[in-house]
Order: sequence, then C-alpha cells, then structure tokens
Amino acid sequence: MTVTAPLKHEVKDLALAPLGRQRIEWAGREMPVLKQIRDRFEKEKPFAGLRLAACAHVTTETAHLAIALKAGGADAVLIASNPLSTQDDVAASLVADHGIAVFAQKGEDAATYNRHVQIALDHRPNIIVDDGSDVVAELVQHRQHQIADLIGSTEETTTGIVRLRAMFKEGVLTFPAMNVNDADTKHFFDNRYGTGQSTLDGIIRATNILLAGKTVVVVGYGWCGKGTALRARGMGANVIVTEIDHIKAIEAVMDGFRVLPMAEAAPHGDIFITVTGNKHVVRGEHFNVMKDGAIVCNSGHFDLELDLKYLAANAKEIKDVRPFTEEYKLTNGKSVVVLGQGRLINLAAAEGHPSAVMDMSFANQALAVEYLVKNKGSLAAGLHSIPREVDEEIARLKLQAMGIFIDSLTADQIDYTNSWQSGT
Ligand SMILES: NC(=O)c1ccc[n+]([C@@H]2O[C@H](COP(=O)([O-])OP(=O)(O)OC[C@H]3O[C@@H](n4cnc5c(N)ncnc54)[C@H](O)[C@@H]3O)[C@@H](O)[C@H]2O)c1
Ligand SMILES: Nc1ncnc2c1ncn2[C@@H]1O[C@H](CSCC[C@H]([NH3+])C(=O)O)[C@@H](O)[C@H]1O
Repeated sequence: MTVTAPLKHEVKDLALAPLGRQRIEWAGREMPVLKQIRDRFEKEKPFAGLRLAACAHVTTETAHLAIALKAGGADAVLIASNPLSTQDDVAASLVADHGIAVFAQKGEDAATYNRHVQIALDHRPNIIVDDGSDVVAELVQHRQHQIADLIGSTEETTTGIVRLRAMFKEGVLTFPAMNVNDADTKHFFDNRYGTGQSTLDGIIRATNILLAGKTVVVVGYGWCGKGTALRARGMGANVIVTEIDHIKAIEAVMDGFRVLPMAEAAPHGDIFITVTGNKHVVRGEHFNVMKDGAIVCNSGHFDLELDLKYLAANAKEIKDVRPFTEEYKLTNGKSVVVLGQGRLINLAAAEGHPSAVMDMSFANQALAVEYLVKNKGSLAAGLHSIPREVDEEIARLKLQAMGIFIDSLTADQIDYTNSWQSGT
C-alpha cells in the first residue's frame, strides 16, 4: 500500500523507503507469532477509533509491531526511544508505505528527542506503548489532565518497570500499566539471548576487535548480564563479572565466571560492558586504573551507566576513531575508548536484537495492548502482569513455528502431581 496524502512525520529521508521496505520484509520471516496476531487484528479491528502513541527503537522489528497495531485499527504515532537507535530507512518506509506517523531520526539531539516525546503526547493517546517510561513520566509530571484520555500503557524494558514501580509508590501512577518485560517469553529470551548476541554484534561492528583471548568485564549479572557473559565466553573471551547482589554473584560463580569488585576488575579488563540499569557503575576511580586503550560500552539503559562527564572533564582530547568509537585521551596519559556515546551499543552500532526474539517481545506488546482495551475501565491502577495463559500461548506458537513439539502429561502423571499421598 502506498499512501499518497501528506502525512505529518519527521524522518531523515523518504527516499530511503524502498530499502526499509526490503529490510522490514526480511525481518518478518523470523516473526511468525506477531504475524498471526496481526492477521487476527486485521479482521477484528480491536483498536478501531483509538489513538496510540508508541515510543520504541525504530527498527525492522518495531515496524512489524507498529504495522500490527495499525492493522488493528489504531491511529498510531511512533517516536524513537533512544536518540541513536533509529533505522532511518525503516522510519521512511513506515511513513511512505504504511501511513504511520513517525518522528525519529538516527542521531537526533536531546532537544529533538524530548520534542518528539511532546509530539507523542500531543496525539492525546488512549494507549501508550513505552520503552523506558519516558512518555509516561512526562505524562504524569506535566500532562496530568490527559490521563482521563488514557486506557493504559505498556512497558517494554526492565528500567521502565523500575520507574513505574517508583511512580506507583509515590501515588502518581493512576492508570493500569502492562508489565511486558516480566513476561517469561520476553525477558528469558530478549534480555538474555537478544542482549547477549546483539551487544557483541554492536561491539564488533564498532571496533572489528577479536574477542578471543580478551578479558571482558560484564557489569551486572541480571538477565542481560547472563546472556552477555555467556556469549562473550562462547567467543573465547575470559569473562569477569561484577555485581552488588550476593545471590546473582553466587550464580555467576557457579556458572563458571570470575567475580570481582569493580575496583579490582578495572585493571584487568580489555572490554567493559555495563548492563545494570544503574548510574555510574563505571566511574573515575575505575577509568583511572584501566589499561591504556580499554574499551567501555553500555547495553543497559540511557547514557548514565558510564560516568561520561568524568571522562570528558579529564580528557585532553576526544577523537572519533571509527563510527560509534571515540577515544578519550586522558590527562593521566592513558586513553579510554567509548562506544556508542555510552548509549545502548547493540542499537547504536548494530541493529538491536534479532527478529526471532523480538517476535515474542512484540507478541506480548500487541496482546498487552489488546488486553488493556478489552478490560477498559475494569483494571486497577498500577502494574499488571501479562496473563500466564497469554505467555504460554506465545511460547506454544513460537515452538510450533520453529517446528518443535513437546510432550504432554499423561492422565496418570496428572493424578500423581495432584496427589500428596503417593510419595514412594
Ligand atoms: N540493550 C538492550 O537491548 C536491552 C535489552 C533488555 C534490557 N535492557 C536494559 O538493561 C538493563 C538490565 O536489564 P536486566 O533485565 O538484565 O535487569 P536485571 O535487574 O535482571 O539485572 C540488573 C543487574 O545489575 C545489577 N547491578 C545493579 N547495580 C550494579 C552495580 N553498581 N554494579 C554491578 N551490578 C549492578 C543488579 O544487581 C542486577 O543483578 C536495564 O536497564 C534494562 O532496561 C537493555
Ligand atoms: N531490534 C529491536 N527492536 C526494537 N526494540 C528492541 C530491539 N532490540 C532490543 N530492543 C528493546 O530495547 C529495550 C531496552 S531499551 C532501554 C530503554 C531506553 N529507552 C534506552 O534506550 O536506553 C529492550 O527491552 C528490548 O526489548
């Protein structure tokens, strides 16, 4: 379908649409679950008459989510959830081929990013699809009067959920918000295997560095950390993990990784990857004892995990050495190489998670939006889990699409698992 009527948008270049169209089609081959949901939405039109604002990384995978929501009848606006993650060809195709209003350009500055958040809210959304909670935070801080329009929101990522919990505690989250991140078919695969693969992809595309034999320090051993450490080991790196949580640290030790405090890991690392969702987990005291030329990057959240202000304040010179690769020559004579301006390296220098995992994440998103609409007016304010049966159905459909079938319990086994008398 080609839309001829002028559409409000802010994308880099509409002439990139054919390339975007081709890449969106390619990604679709690995997104069979979302495709089934989209086909049903097309027939049932569950979102007819509803205004939807989505804030997500504008990638080939998000394109499929946006197309599915539009197929369901939503009047959708899409903005970027990160200044560096937009794929400009995809943004162009969504506007030109699908009639979706996209406001996103790779490399947009902070002022533009924030202006796009305002544009998303100017749409007066009934539904917000958020990734990191920037749109919801703006709504509850400065546009309380618009909450009456809202049926609810959905949240994609761990730190977004942390922010929503904090909002609820303060009494400002006065509408239902679907917790997409905590669905098993989301974080087990997206945060772990998606981040594991795409983070290394980003580092390799930015630097073309050999991982075998390098010491990689993974900061944080949550879902993203586990995947990153596992995949780095698979590429032959010696992996050190740092943590602040005793249980996660034992897990890392028993998974066979060396665990050290950051101050002790800092002199050993060749490459540092932060995946904590926390602030300044690598800072001055650590940069100062790193090897000359150590590479640091973030695959967690925003650009705060690395203390970039410290680096800038202590640099004699900051030099672009390759795309998404800047060398900070420090006053102590050593240099630190920062990838992707300290923003998500997997989305800045590579293409984010592969489509096969985003298929499940975005199936959860699409069904979360439908759940909000179906239960309009009856859900309490605060966070809501994706219903277990939805999570299980997504897993069933994914396995089916992969051509993998599993056993089911026999009647005898069901009886056995339901009884407590037959212990022996
Ligand atoms: N790059 C991506 O595409 C991508 C994908 C999914 C999630 N994320 C983001 O990555 C971050 C991590 O997500 P997750 O699901 O792994 O969260 P998680 O809660 O499972 O793990 C975070 C871990 O970091 C640890 N941590 C916190 N502060 C630390 C510190 N100072 N030093 C060392 N460890 C510390 C915590 O103890 C925890 O184990 C979040 O911000 C999330 O939003 C990014
Ligand atoms: N290819 C992709 N397309 C769309 N979203 C993705 C892709 N890869 C990863 N993500 C999502 O990105 C989320 C983390 S983004 C962290 C949010 C914040 N806005 C920031 O940019 O710092 C994860 O929860 C993933 O589901």
